[in-house]
Amino acid sequence: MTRLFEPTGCKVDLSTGAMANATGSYQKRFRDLDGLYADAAAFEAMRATWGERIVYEVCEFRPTELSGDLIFGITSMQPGKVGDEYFMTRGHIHKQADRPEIYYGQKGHGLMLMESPEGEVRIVTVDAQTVCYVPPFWIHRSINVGDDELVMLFCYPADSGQDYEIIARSGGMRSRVVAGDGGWKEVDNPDWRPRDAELISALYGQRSRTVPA
Ligand SMILES: O=P(O)(O)OC[C@H]1O[C@H](O)[C@H](O)[C@@H](O)[C@@H]1O
Ligand SMILES: [Fe+2]
Repeated sequence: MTRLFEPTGCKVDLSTGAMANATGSYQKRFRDLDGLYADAAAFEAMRATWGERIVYEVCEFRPTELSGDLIFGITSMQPGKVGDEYFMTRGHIHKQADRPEIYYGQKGHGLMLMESPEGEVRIVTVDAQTVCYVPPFWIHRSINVGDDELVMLFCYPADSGQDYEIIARSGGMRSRVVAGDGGWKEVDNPDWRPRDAELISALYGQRSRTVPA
């Protein structure tokens, strides 16, 4: 008999963001996130109290990394700000840039900040019971704009991979999300630099879709 991957159920604990039967997890502590935020002085001032604390945690189920398979898991992020900028993930584009992703809000108030290779920006709210579709080719980063922990399920093709350098090379994402009057607001990142035509076409050149007959 062909030995298939064993079907698996993964119970999620919303209070901790832990997922049963996870195959892996990682934590990003405050000190790991140096350089992510606009206000370097505010970051340094928080380092003494926040340095070792976990800002976000990813708990995942990764059956294989073969095309056609899926990786899924839970991201949970603490509430907080560095200066006026909300806590966020590092953000990435998929190494196979044409691979999409789905997020499903479980708890809290989040945003998905997305940027196309040419620098178009989109923001989708990810509250509890909101599904967010990140289409192929969009750089994506999640942001906790609430006062509570943000907990989201994610799911993406197992052969996607992550490229984190794309954001650093452009001087950050084009927009930042900061506290505004009674909520969040999007502001321009003055350090952002457009990607050159060569990089843009290399990204789009990765499209590997087979068109059904
Ligand atoms: O990988 P980061 O940008 O730090 O974000 C943390 C995690 O966010 C989401 O949950 C993605 O699906 C994960 O692939 C990612 O690892
Ligand atoms: Fe992703």
